Amino acid sequence: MGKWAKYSKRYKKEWEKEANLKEWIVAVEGDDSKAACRFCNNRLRAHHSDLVTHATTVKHKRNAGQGTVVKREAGKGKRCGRGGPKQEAVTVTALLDTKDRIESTVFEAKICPDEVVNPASLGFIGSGNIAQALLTTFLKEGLVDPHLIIASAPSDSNLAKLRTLGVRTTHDNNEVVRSSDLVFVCVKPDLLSEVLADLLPLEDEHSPLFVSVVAGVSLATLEEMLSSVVENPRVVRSMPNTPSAVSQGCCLFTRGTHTSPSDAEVMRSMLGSMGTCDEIPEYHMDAACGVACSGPAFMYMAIEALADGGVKMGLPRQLSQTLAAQMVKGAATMVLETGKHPGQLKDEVCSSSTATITALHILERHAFRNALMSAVEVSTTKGTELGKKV
Ligand SMILES: NC(=O)C1=CN([C@@H]2O[C@H](COP(=O)(O)OP(=O)(O)OC[C@H]3O[C@@H](n4cnc5c(N)ncnc54)[C@H](OP(=O)(O)O)[C@@H]3O)[C@@H](O)[C@H]2O)C=CC1
Ligand SMILES: O=C(O)[C@@H]1CCC=N1
Repeated sequence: MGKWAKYSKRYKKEWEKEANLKEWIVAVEGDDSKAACRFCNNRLRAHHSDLVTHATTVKHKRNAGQGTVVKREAGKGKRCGRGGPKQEAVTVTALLDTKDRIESTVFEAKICPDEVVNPASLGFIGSGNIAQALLTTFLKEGLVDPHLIIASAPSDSNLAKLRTLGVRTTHDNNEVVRSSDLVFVCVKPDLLSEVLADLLPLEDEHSPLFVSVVAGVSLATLEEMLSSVVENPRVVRSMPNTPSAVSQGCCLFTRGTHTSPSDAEVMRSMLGSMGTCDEIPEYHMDAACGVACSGPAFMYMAIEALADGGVKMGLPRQLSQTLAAQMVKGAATMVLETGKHPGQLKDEVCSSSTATITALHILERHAFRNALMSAVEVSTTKGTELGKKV
């Protein structure tokens, strides 16, 4: 008998009398495999243990004290609508690019918040840099309690850190998949096929949402590999970046054939908590990764070099590094908040000073822009290449 078989799988009327459930639990008409939470405006599996756990989450407790419906837009970094049983459509937007247009078009879809089944439990296969960036933000944002997260890796080098956060850890990837509603796959591309091939078929209709962050690997490949684990696997391919750890990330995702708009909303709810989050067509994923996911490394290198320049010219190291980092943050904020073209902003710096334009001439001589463009190009093609090898 599988792990899930021991749980009751049908809604029970008597739960409405239990002290920790009665305030919020609602039956879902026509679907007794689910229970709804009137405070969080979401649906949960009608598993008694999930419901008891849900009542202990930071999110539920916060919503229980709040009781208002919040309208939100995707990409604003906040969670989905919640509150009383009142149903209100939430407008979600996604960037959709067509190949023959230069500018992206924003399309809108209406979905009801009560269609969203929020994950009760999260799993991570692979617990390195990106898993930790995601996980620490989910905890910081109170999206899920640490004891509802399970993470795996072969060694203890990363898992030991996660245990200090209260996260459960294991060396068994199957345990992660069996115990989670949402499974982040965070291993290197060259290990992916081996890791997924070792997953056992799931029992008792347990069908988690799989979210791969593995660079380059297509939805079609992921769906094929996971079809031995569960029929019609729900798969999302996603590209977060490490600034997600400080809620300044930009995350992109694209959905597989068996996912629903609710899955997209769960993605926005989870990944949007870490910065911006947009759904894009799959054919843009590798290039988006080249800019947004590799990009932080380019910028760290730039900050390091700028700080070195300051030190060379006599500044103390710490002052020089702080100035360089704050300046990059400020320049990025100018681009985002003024809407001006970066070239115009650059001209505004050069207009009053002969120093900057002289320095720009040096950057041009050393093919600064060419170097960055080529870096994005090679990161994109390398990602595509790695994905094809899987
Ligand atoms: N870093 C980034 O900025 C981004 C990374 N990505 C993608 O995320 C993925 C992971 O990258 P990153 O976090 O940087 O890599 P890391 O090397 O930091 O982490 C890899 C993790 O995978 C674990 N691992 C190795 N073998 C297995 C296995 N058989 N089963 C389960 N776990 C295993 C490692 O275990 P152990 O702890 O024992 O070493 C480690 O925890 C890559 O596919 C990358 O493309 C995507 C976007 C951004
Ligand atoms: O280089 C890597 O493998 C990952 C993908 C994007 C950022 N880091």
